[in-house]
Amino acid sequence: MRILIVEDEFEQRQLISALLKNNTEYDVEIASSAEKALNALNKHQFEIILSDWKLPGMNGLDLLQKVKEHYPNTSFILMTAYGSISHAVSSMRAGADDYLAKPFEKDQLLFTLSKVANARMLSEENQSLQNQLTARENLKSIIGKSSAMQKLFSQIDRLASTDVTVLIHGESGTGKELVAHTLFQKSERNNNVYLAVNCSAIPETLAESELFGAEKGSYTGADQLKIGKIEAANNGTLFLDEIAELPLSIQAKLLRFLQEGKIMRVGGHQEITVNVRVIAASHQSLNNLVQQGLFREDLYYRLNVITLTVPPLRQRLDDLPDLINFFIKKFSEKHRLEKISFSKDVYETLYEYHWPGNIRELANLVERLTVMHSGETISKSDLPNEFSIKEEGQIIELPEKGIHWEEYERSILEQSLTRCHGNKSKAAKLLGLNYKAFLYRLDKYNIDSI
Ligand SMILES: Nc1ncnc2c1ncn2[C@@H]1O[C@H](COP(=O)(O)OP(=O)(O)OP(=O)(O)O)[C@@H](O)[C@H]1O
Repeated sequence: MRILIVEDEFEQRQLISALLKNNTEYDVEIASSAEKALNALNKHQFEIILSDWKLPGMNGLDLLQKVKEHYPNTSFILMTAYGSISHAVSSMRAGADDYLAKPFEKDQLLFTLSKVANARMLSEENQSLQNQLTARENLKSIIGKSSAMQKLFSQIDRLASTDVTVLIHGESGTGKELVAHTLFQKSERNNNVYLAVNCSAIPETLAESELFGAEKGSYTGADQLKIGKIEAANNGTLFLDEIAELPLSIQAKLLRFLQEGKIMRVGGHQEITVNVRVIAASHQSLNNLVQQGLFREDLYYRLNVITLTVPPLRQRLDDLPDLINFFIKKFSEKHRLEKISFSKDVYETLYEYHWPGNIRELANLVERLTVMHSGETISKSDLPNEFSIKEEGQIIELPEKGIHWEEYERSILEQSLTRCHGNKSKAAKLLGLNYKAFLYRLDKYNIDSI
């Protein structure tokens, strides 16, 4: 266990290190001020900090607050002068794990350290059991009897024990984040941190400091050290959702981190070595973006070592009944309402629908219906407008929020094939296209057959 002793008085430092010297459990490092301690924390991970209250510059309580903010997993023991009980009280209130009144005997020091070390071990064990339970719960909640999902699950099983970078591709709402989390939970890193970052939600100007961190004073407003997401995920797993949205300038830095395992904070002068497994996801084709010069080719190849494809809901309609039952149960429990049920024609409508928003759209629909029609049997007229089947020949109305044309065209082509059980000439007729024009479009979207 790594221990950092923060003590400004030379003799005291020597004394404490001497007391711990013969104890092989502890690997001791020393800092003579809180500022130096923070520097050391930047470079290495410590399990326990043993700090004096009275220090030149920042005092022990200030250091404790910084540690709680930036290194919440590090335990903290404060040493106070005998009689300054108020210091001990305020340090415990600020989150210290224990305190030692000076002067103390060797036994007292060892006892306090082992108490804190044991508490850490218990909480780690607890966390690990908790993770296993959540893992089991979550695994149960990934629905997927369809052959497309079964194939995906066996790929996940094969990849889970490796540290390989994985790229998850799939339309919006198909469950990419759930797949990433399952990979994490099945991996050997499942006792460590899992951090998810949505790259499309970070403003371009902040992307670098969000991911790589920033030294204090490195830019206007950086009034304290900022630990980036990559560093915070050290020894764990980082999920980079919507990776295509990452600005090109940051893509170069990400590539360097993936290749060398090193990062540099904004305004920093020293590289920090990190050990992070990366899982990335995108609903857009990174290959297409590379062709358009919007995504770095080298980063694409680095990320694309293994690609998992999560199929859209319309290609795994076999899962629809299980998913519906799962969400009916989930939302009736969440809102403490009676379960709804669906009439036969509602099922038929849901089977024919093209599900542009995939599982998320289905979950939202079931939640809305549960809240509005608790305990009832849902009929077709209870479904929102987008589910009403258009009259023959009617022009489909463009929704207010617009559509993604290519996704729409692909979906129509796939639906026509599904409806005609894979018969291409019938499917072409259904869309009012000649056979050649239909084949041309299948080829354009790389659709083989259904
Ligand atoms: N197979 C599944 N079984 C049960 N729930 C699922 C399944 N797949 C997805 N969900 C649920 O659907 C919702 C959307 O899933 P998720 O956020 O993982 O999709 P996504 O592909 O990451 O979406 P986006 O591209 O928009 O980030 C979540 O609430 C998730 O729990």
